[in-house]
Formats: sequence, structure tokens, C-alpha cells
Amino acid sequence: MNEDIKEVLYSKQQIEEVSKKIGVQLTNDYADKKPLVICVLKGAVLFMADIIRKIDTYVEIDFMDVSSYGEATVSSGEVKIIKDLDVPVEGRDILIVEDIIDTGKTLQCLVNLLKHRKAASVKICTLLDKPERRMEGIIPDYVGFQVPNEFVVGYGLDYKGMYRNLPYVGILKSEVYENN
Ligand SMILES: O=P(O)(O)OC[C@H]1O[C@H](OP(=O)(O)OP(=O)(O)O)[C@H](O)[C@@H]1O
Ligand code: HPA
Ligand SMILES: [Mg+2]
Repeated sequence: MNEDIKEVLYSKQQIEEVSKKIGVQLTNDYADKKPLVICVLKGAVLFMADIIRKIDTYVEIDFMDVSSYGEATVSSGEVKIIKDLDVPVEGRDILIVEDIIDTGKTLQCLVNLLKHRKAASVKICTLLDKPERRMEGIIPDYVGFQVPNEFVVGYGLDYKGMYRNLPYVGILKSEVYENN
């Protein structure tokens, strides 16, 4: 699996440090709020587990499964809701946790939905931001790292369902997806 990686961008230790730093900010920003923290499945699972353990105040968690990539390396542009939230969001302060913001289509759709359902506030926390490819006006509130315009995998991010379990974020060799 490691031989498919062209370059390691962020190590486990760098990710640990950045989630600690964001955790301190979130603890301050949500000190008197009891937010509902939403994990966008499946990619955000690892970062979500890190982040919530670094927020030192009351939080509730829930999960949503949306998908726009399927087996591709480019967004289909169509965002499908595969699993909706279990709890109502009306009046809640929402923190969405993502692994990556690429075109922004997934989050644009989610933010619109949560606002339509009358959330009190909606903020975004993402491990990775790839601003070069943005097609929507989504600006995350908390960002781990900005990544170059490359297809990255690891730490939750996949290609065809694989590589999510890599303990780091790396650039996938292009021959892996060009030959598939
Ligand atoms: O900004 P965008 O261009 O919309 O891309 C970002 C989204 O794409 C990926 O999810 P994917 O649909 O691949 O589902 P997964 O998390 O299950 O891999 C990623 O986890 C984000 O949710
Ligand atoms: O660079 C990426 N890697 C994996 N999944 C993704 N979904 C959007 N961008 C990416
Ligand atoms: Mg994916």
C-alpha cells in the first residue's frame, strides 16, 4: 500500500499537533454552546475521532453519509444523501467535520440543508483544504492544512475505498488511477 504513495504530505504527528491546536480553538469558541458535531462519512471518521477528544466541553455527535465521488477521482457534481442525521438540528449550533474540501459541492449542499432545517449556526472544520479546485463559495472556519491540487489519500481519504487506513496523508501516484 505504501508503495502507491508518491509523497507523504502530513505525518501522523503533524496531524496530531494540528488537531490539538484546533481543539483548543473549538473549546474556547463552543465553551457555552453544546454543539452538535456532524461527521461526514466516511472520510471524516478518523479526524472526527481525534477532534472530539480534543474539545474540552459538552458536545453531541451525529453522522451523515453523503457521496459525490463514488469510485472516481473527480466529483460527479451530484451529492447523494445516503444516511441522514438521527437528531433534529433546529436551533442547534452545528460543527461539520470533514476530511477534505475540494470543489466544495458536498459542503455547499450540506450547509444549505442544515440552514433550511433552521440550525442556529453552521461552522466547518476540515483536516484538508484544496482551495485551487473550489467551485462553490465555501470557506472553512477551522483548517488543518492546505493541500496542493493533487489527489491525496490516507487518514480517512480513499481511492476506490482503499487507503483510508494509512496513518498519514499522501499524494497517490497517478499511475495507480490511470491504470485502473
Ligand atoms: O469538496 P468536494 O469536491 O465535494 O469533495 C469533498 C468530499 O469528497 C469526499 O467524499 P466522498 O464523496 O468521496 O465520500 P467518502 O468520504 O465516503 O470517501 C470527501 O470526504 C468530502 O466529503
Ligand atoms: O484528493 C482527494 N482524495 C480523496 N478523496 C477526495 N475527495 C475529494 N478530493 C479528494
Ligand atoms: Mg471518497
